[in-house]
Amino acid sequence: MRAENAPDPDLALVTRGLTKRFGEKEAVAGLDLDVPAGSFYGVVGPNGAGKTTALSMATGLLRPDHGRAWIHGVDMWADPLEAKSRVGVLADGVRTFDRLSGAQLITYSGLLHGLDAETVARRTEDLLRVMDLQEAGRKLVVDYSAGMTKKVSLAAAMIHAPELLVLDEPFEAVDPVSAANIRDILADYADRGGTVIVSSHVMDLVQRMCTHVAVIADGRLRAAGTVDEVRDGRDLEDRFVDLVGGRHTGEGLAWL
Ligand SMILES: Nc1ncnc2c1ncn2[C@@H]1O[C@H](COP(=O)(O)OP(=O)(O)OP(=O)(O)O)[C@@H](O)[C@H]1O
Repeated sequence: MRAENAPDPDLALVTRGLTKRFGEKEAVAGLDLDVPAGSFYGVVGPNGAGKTTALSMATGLLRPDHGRAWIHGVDMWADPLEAKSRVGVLADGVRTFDRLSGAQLITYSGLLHGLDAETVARRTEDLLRVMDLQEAGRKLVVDYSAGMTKKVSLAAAMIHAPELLVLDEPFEAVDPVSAANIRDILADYADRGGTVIVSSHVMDLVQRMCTHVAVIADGRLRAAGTVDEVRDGRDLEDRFVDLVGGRHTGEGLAWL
């Protein structure tokens, strides 16, 4: 269901004025984002910039104090079931049902999204294969390494073939071979019209992988656009440091 004043459904994610305060701390301060469908969109910012808080509000995991978010024109907070059916989320630091095996966790996610049992079984097998988790699929998630947990959570986020994937730090703790495989899967997904939003600290990866990037610091948008627009002819990492500041020029740890 699309409201009269909803944004263009060709935009995979739109946020307007997203704001969240934790006590004295304004974690996200009026964030406006426009993520075009089919883009590979990086969200970067220093530690504590508000990336996780912003993405949690945009995907319906955290209620904003102010502001709105639309997934393909569907208001996340007015029509959460419809909006959530269109998005797959890999949240950072959220506990998963780790007393299930990997295969059970992916299956659970598929059934929760209303897929039939046969489709769920087929897709679960495919996902375990591409994530190199075939053997581990029978083990309990509680016994997984951090990288394996990340991969199985990513698989659970993808099983309903959403139009948009929102992935908070998807490559953290993932080994380089698995990371390359995941990058291929995501690039292929974006080529076929899916939209990927990733938060990351790895500028090199964002520069190589993403078509668009938003730089967030202190809960505010510092720059957004295509990677080339934001880079402005320079290395993304240098540009990032310029935009967010924070390099220490004074004395270091003289006693060390
Ligand atoms: N549940 C919470 N309660 C209190 N403060 C919080 C909570 N969640 C986040 N914050 C604060 O909000 C700010 C933004 O945090 P957030 O996790 O969104 O940043 P981030 O950009 O994802 O950081 P990182 O790159 O380190 O993961 C931080 O100052 C953090 O301490």
